[in-house]
Amino acid sequence: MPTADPLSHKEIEDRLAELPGWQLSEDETSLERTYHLAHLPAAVFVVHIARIQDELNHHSDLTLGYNTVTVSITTHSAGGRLTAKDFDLARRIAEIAPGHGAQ
Ligand SMILES: C[C@H](O)[C@H](O)[C@H]1CNC2=NC(N)=NC(=O)C2=N1
Repeated sequence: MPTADPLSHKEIEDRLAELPGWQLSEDETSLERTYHLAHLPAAVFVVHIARIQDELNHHSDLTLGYNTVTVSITTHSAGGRLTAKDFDLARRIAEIAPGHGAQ
């Protein structure tokens, strides 16, 4: 399994600028966002995200709260660092979020 290449700090910052609402974890190893929506729509949103993740073969940690979905993305095969795959997944999630009423 080829290891994805970790991104440089500048590459991360450049990509993050194109993902409003997303942020880095404290240690800059994960890309994170918490969406707000009602509980059942949040569960439906999680299932849609899971389908995209299987399509990309790249998976986040998802937390379903009372009225939130928290997404945390890192690349395990890069030793828990950020790679282009993380931002590809975040962009796909950001694309579907409005259709789910997720803010
Ligand atoms: C075998 C399978 O292709 C790998 O385990 C994939 C699955 N999903 C993954 N998701 C993430 N976030 N990082 C990975 O390195 C990864 N690897």
